Amino acid sequence: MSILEEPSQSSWDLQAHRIAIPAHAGPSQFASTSTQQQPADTIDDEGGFFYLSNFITEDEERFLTEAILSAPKPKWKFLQNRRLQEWGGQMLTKNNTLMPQPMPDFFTSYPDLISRLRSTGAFDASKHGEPNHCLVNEYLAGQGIMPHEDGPAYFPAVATISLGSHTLLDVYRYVDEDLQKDFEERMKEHDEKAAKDGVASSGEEKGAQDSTSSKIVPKERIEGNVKIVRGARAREPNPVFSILQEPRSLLITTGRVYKSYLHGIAEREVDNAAQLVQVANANLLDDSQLRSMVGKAKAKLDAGAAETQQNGKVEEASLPRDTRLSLTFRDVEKVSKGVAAMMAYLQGGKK
Ligand SMILES: O=C(O)CCC(=O)C(=O)O
Ligand SMILES: [Fe+2]
Repeated sequence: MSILEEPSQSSWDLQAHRIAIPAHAGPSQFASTSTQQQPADTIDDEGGFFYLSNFITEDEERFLTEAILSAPKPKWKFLQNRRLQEWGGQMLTKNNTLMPQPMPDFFTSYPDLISRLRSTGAFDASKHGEPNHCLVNEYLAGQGIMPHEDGPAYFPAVATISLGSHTLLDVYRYVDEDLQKDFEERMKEHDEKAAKDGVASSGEEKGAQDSTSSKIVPKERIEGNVKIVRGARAREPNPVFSILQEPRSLLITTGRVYKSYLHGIAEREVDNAAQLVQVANANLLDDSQLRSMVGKAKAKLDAGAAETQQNGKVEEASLPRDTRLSLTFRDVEKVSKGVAAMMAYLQGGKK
């Protein structure tokens, strides 16, 4: 049944790999608008999260890891808390355009990841019908990525292959629409009043003023434990669910859910029961030990905290993270065909 047994499989039944979004975690109606460059109705597909374990073999995992780690040093970009590589070309964030370069053999030939990804059908409706860009992130144990939404440069389909270690991708929702609207409303009143009084609205108002007792509305404000920032949509503080990604697995996110949620990876070295109860894809995991660990964590939660405390000793699940490489494939819609792209192409490898 798996791709390992049928590598020439020409299409996938993605629906069989759909992650059921927990009932309490439905997408907020307040989906992305501020960052949207295309009208929401061009994405007619509700989409979803799809989890495919063992998308690649252990040999392929080793081969890819070796190929990535032996890339020339300048290929790495160092961020504050992780490093990354870009393949398929460089993204110009200013105009969301890809300066293309050919994909490396280790994505097109062995393993033939691009055609395998094409065969999932996730990119059928995208401009090029397959991914043309891959971001490789390396996370050491304890490293992560802040909750975020991927930008508008990409067709709403993301395919991430994990190498080396499991991780939990935490999924967050935006805050309630009314809360944000109320805040924006008061911001507007504040601006109008400031303009009338001839006081320039400065960026120095950041702070913890109590907006109900002060006439000055700060640029950001805490509601409960939700931080609302002017001009940005606020998110709920805790993930609504998490997706456990095993090594060699593929996670696909498509359609409207791509824009309805944020995602991030907490900076944790070990995942324990408190986090594992949040896992929404336990039924799709390959590793039976992992499945049972998640199952036990959930059963414990169902049994109630009081009962578990009675036992005195709580048997804690503990799943240490190791170094993980993630390969995030996307289709960048705008690809430069100009002289600059040619230069980037010619200089490929010398960056
Ligand atoms: O490493 C991952 O699995 C997620 C990466 C990610 O969210 C991103 O690069 O936008
Ligand atoms: Fe992302």
